[in-house]
Amino acid sequence: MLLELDQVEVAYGQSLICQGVSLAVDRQEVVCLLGRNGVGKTTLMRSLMGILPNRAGRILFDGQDVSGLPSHERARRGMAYVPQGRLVFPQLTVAENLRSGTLIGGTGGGRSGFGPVDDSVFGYFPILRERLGQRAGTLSGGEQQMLALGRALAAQPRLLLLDEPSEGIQPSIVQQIRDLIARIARERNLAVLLVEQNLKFATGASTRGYVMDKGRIVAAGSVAELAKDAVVSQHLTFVEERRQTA
Ligand SMILES: Nc1ncnc2c1ncn2[C@@H]1O[C@H](COP(=O)(O)OP(=O)(O)OP(=O)(O)O)[C@@H](O)[C@H]1O
Repeated sequence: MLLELDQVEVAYGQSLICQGVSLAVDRQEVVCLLGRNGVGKTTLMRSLMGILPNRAGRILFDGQDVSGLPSHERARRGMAYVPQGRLVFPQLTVAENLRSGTLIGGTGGGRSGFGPVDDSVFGYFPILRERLGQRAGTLSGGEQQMLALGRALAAQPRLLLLDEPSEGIQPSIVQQIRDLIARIARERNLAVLLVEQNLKFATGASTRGYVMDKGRIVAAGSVAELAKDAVVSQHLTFVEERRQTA
């Protein structure tokens, strides 16, 4: 396994959010983590990336416990994170945002500076090439998500942690992004841990998944099994349906 979580606990002060989470993502595998608002998915992602410490348990990346390592060291080892809400630098141009991705990755030579952006990023997101000189804050939600993905890829990671890439994006682009995630994972030998509330998006992009509720994993299996599972439907709000009826 490329990523293995063993009984991971994460807390904000006294408040224990992730309560013994164990899961695994194999090399080149796209795995989804499903769950309603507030069950602890983002908290878990932040702790995987070293933004929050895990209070107990182990986070193994490529067989080594990275729990004690700072975020930049996890990034250097090949972990990349696209946070919820994308968080591109709004005042910087598309080109500058993409170059910022190379600073932490192998392409920039570690901390010595920015590296060139690998042209293959534009093969997935041709719109970014057209918008290179434009400030990121002026892009649409879908374009910002593509930029956030492109920036993460610029670091040439082995594992991509994606937090709700479908959130706040118009349906036609959602489908495009879902297909791109699956394609990128396949073509670049990337492992992906995809956090989603949108079951349709998650099952379209991934092959296997977990369901989280109140800080614990309550179901696991192939996405086909999960999509049929009554437990899963209890634990998910069907964002897709809500969006369509809204
Ligand atoms: N900085 C914080 N300090 C204290 N509690 C927090 C903080 N951030 C989140 N929480 C709490 O932790 C719990 C889990 O939140 P988290 O954002 O991880 O959930 P989530 O499953 O990712 O939901 P969402 O999809 O809304 O992001 C919630 O009860 C939330 O109120």
